[in-house]
Formats: sequence, structure tokens, C-alpha cells
Amino acid sequence: MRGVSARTTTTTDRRDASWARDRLGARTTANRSRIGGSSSRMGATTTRTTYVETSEGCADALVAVVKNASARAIASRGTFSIALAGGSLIRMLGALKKADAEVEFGKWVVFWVDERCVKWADAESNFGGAKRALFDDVDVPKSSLFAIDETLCETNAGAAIPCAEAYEKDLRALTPHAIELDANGLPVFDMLLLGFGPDGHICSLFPNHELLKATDGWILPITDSPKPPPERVTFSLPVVNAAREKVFVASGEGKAEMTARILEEAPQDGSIPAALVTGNVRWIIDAAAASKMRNK
Ligand SMILES: O=C1O[C@H](COP(=O)(O)O)[C@@H](O)[C@H](O)[C@H]1O
Repeated sequence: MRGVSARTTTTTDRRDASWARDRLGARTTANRSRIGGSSSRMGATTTRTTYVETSEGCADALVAVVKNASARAIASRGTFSIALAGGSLIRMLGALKKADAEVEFGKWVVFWVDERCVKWADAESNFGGAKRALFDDVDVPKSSLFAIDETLCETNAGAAIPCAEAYEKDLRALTPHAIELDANGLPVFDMLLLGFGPDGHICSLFPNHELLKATDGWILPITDSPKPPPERVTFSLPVVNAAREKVFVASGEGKAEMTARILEEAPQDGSIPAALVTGNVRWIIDAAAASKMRNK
């Protein structure tokens, strides 16, 4: 593959959701034990990091990771459930078209880890961007592409709550047959493709935001997103962490500072949401994004 170095490192730690747990001291024991009981949050976090030279290298490495996970999931359960971020990650998605002959796109079920409450044709729509970059050209059945209900987004104001309710209903209808549930009753996506902002946000979970502590609800509305548009929907942090594999792609100098902070400082106080992702985590990083890391 172009630009993919052979160098992949693996680290394992015992990081758990201590930030959420500590701040939840005032909550009931029942709530605490639900959080503490999640195996993906309390078990070891394994981080595999693949270093590549260029953004093309990132795209190629991403294709290899998705192709393998898709084949494994389809062989064992007949479907592959994947949820996608938006933003700059969308630029990478088109590379998956190269794997068209080897990937059984017909067996995919696709969600978005977060969405801005706008019409699909709006330039801000994460679904619209992914559709143009990939899904217009591969054979994922339309009925397996789970976008938010755009009819609820005539205006951004007032859209987040009804959109989140409807989107969670769609997700619940797919469990447990197409998307498994874990021991805590959380949906287990086979793979999440995550981005992160320069502030360390993931999905539409922003630094120090109350929503980081949410333990009820799979899809959360946010009405005060610091990054426009203000009204969005997002996976909750427990749903993110319940996924079988989380893949971060860090490409370009603009991601360098935050990549180093997430991987080398990993504060657990909610100031960098990306550092709260636990379980089976994979990073694909190009040279520009890795340029501020001290240990690589
Ligand atoms: O608003 C969002 O931002 C993040 C990061 O986007 P990027 O353009 O800075 O890479 C993205 O992961 C999220 O899905 C999106 O809605």
C-alpha cells in the first residue's frame, strides 16, 4: 500500500472512565454500577497505532482496517455495523471505493456518531458528505444507511431533541438482531470511525460539556454546540465505548498538537473528550499529525 509504513505499536493500559465516575459521586448506586459494569470501559484499553507518511497512507491504512473488520463481522454474524464521524474524516471515506470488489457493502448497516441538524443537502451534513464521498458509489442498501430524519430539520433551532429521539428509535429497532447489545444493554457497533477537533471533541461531545456525563440515552441532543451549527445529535460516551473497535484517523499538521495531547497526556478530567475513549482503540497517524509527539 502506498505510504503505509510497517510500523504499528500496541500499548495496553487500565484506563477507565474515572472522570465520569468521580463526577458522578452524587448519583445513585444503581447508576454508578451501570457505568462501572461496562466491560469496555473498565477493562484494559488497548491502543494500536499505525504510523504512515502521508494522508494517502492514512486512507490506505483505513481501507485495510475497515476491510478486515467488515470481513470478520460478516463471517461471524452476517452484517457489519459501522458508525461514522463527519468533518475532515469524510475526505478519507472515498478511499473505501477502492475496496469495492473485496467488501460486501450490501451487508453493512451504517449510522453516524454525530450529526448536525441540517438537511442532507446542506454542506454541513455529515451524512450528505459521506453520501457524496462514498455511498453514492457503493452498494450499501439505502434502507441500511441511517441518516437523521431531515424533515425534522427545517430549521436548526428546535431540531436536536426530536432528531435525537427519532434517531435513537431507529437504532433501538435494530437491536439486538443487526446490532448486538452488551451486558449493560448498550449497542455494540463493530466499528466507529472517529474524528476529533482541535479542541479534542469527538462526535458532538465537547470539552467539559455536561453531556460527557450522560449515562441514560444512546443518542443525545445538544443545543449549545460551541462549533456551529448549535443543534446536533451525538452518540453518548457509553455508546462510543461499547463499540468493538474505535478507529481514529489523525492527518495533517492541524491535528498535531491535539494528537500528542490525547495520546501522551490523556487527561481524564473531561477537558479532552477523545482521551476518554476506552477499549479497543486504533490510531492511524501521518507524519504531520505525529510531528508533536515525543514518544513514537
Ligand atoms: O463537528 C464535527 O467535528 C469533528 C471533528 O471534525 P474535523 O473537521 O476537525 O476533523 C467530527 O469528528 C464530528 O463528526 C463533526 O460533526
